[in-house]
Amino acid sequence: MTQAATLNDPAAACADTLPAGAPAVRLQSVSKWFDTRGKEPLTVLQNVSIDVPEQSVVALVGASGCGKSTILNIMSGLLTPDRGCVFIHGTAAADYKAWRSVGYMFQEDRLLPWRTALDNTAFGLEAETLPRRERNDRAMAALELVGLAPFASAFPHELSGGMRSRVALARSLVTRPTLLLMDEPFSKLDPMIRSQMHDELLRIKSMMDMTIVFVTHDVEEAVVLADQVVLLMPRPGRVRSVMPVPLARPRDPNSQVVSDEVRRLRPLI
Ligand SMILES: Nc1ncnc2c1ncn2[C@@H]1O[C@H](COP(=O)(O)OP(=O)(O)OP(=O)(O)O)[C@@H](O)[C@H]1O
Repeated sequence: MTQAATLNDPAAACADTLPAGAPAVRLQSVSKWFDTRGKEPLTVLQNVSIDVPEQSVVALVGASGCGKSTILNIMSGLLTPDRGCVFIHGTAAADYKAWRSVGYMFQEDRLLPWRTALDNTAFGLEAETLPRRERNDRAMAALELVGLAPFASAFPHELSGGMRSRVALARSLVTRPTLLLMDEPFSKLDPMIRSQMHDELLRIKSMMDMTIVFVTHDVEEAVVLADQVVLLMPRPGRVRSVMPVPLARPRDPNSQVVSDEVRRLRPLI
């Protein structure tokens, strides 16, 4: 039994592994609070349980401050919960060894201005002991995947917002993740480029065995991309509902079915 995720609740214990057929991610009764310099701790998540099926695309939506990024940080191993259990591909997070198979695309692109697109992409591999040549080959393959190989030697200031976003995506794909976490990844892009990025992401997903969890405030983005929408209540974040998006793919954002689904979900979100 693993105790690491339950430090503040020693009576509770998490299983080491889940049975076969486990989801890509399971949060089980997860709570998280933050210290607030002497005041009452701030409870950000309360008893959150979420299953993310393997190979699915799941959208997290909810009011600002309800803990969506905190959930991604917990799923990525950057944070541990104060209560509850986390499983990645069926293994307790505390025992999970393959964190490099979890990609994380942050809200800001976080590109290093003094590095080329290729070197920014290769940054995702720096924790690994790979020969420089192989690192570069893999980074170039990731740039090819996002259609940016011709700009490999460009610096961030020489790239448009959409191109920078592609580099950030390439960097999060360079480790060939089986789980990709994305925090409002395309929110700063204009609608046309955002729509192109949606197509790219789904095209890439179809080529890789990958599960995607992303945060969005955009109902249309959730409808176009997601198999399931997890709606969170305002702080402390709790799951209000899990709504399937029952539309066939590909989903044309300009189609009637997508607009109907957006109209159906908008009042619920
Ligand atoms: N390290 C931290 N220390 C203290 N408080 C934190 C910390 N990280 C997050 N918080 C607080 O936790 C709450 C949830 O933050 P989080 O970023 O997860 O929300 P969110 O739903 O992603 O918000 P948004 O939609 O605005 O990005 C916020 O009130 C935030 O101020």
